[in-house]
Amino acid sequence: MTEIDDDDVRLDPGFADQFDRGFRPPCQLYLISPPEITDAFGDRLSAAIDAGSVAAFQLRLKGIDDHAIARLAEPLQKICADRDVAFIINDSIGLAKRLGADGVHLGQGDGDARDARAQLGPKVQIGVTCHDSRHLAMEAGEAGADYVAFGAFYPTTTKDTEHRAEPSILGWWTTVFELPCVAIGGITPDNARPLVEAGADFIAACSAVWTDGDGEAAAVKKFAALF
Ligand SMILES: Cc1ncc(COP(=O)(O)OP(=O)(O)O)c(N)n1
Ligand SMILES: Cc1nc(C(=O)O)sc1CCOP(=O)(O)O
Ligand SMILES: [Mg+2]
Repeated sequence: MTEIDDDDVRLDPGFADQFDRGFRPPCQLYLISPPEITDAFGDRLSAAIDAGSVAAFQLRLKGIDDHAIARLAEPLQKICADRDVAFIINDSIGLAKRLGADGVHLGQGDGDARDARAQLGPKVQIGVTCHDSRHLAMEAGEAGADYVAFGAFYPTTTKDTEHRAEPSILGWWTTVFELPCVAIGGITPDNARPLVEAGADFIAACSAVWTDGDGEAAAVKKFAALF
């Protein structure tokens, strides 16, 4: 695809012909795992999911090898399957395939959505980080992604972020395309409302859930009250 200026986006991507917002299900929560977990994390994940409105859980662990991630993943994958929550692996198409995960989340340096589709087949969900770029999001849609992720919307200590997104990108995306969008980055129950109102299909949250002083179930309920 030819590089285009993000301020001069042409609304002719070819993969979507929807030009009205149409029906979209209510916003739901997309949980991101804490950066480090132990075997005891399963109880916390169960409690968070059982609090309601959780559509997906992403296992996002950095600095440990795939074998260690696979060992930690197994019970968490079962918890998600038992509750009909999508189990998403971050970064690695190969690990998602090995585990039979419901999906893989790819950053801009993590591989290509077309390659992921070829390797994982039609049923596996493929998400792509698009930062604050309409261009990247349209490219991801053309490449067959199942969702696009915009962020970071707010400052976060979970990850060093170089891009800042505005709620208007969610409004633009959901007005033009049917493909679901995820909002991520520093999102808490106290600052999520503009993102929900702008049209986010999913709110992705890590620290706001796992470090809430009232516990993860209470945090999930606070988010769910906004949906
Ligand atoms: C839902 C969701 N959106 C964005 C990201 C960020 O992915 P990436 O840019 O690859 O950065 P890392 O998470 O790998 O540090 C994500 N993981 N999930
Ligand atoms: C993993 C990740 N990706 C981001 C992006 O902007 O692409 S922000 C982020 C961190 C999300 O964690 P928290 O909810 O604690 O801010
Ligand atoms: Mg990544």
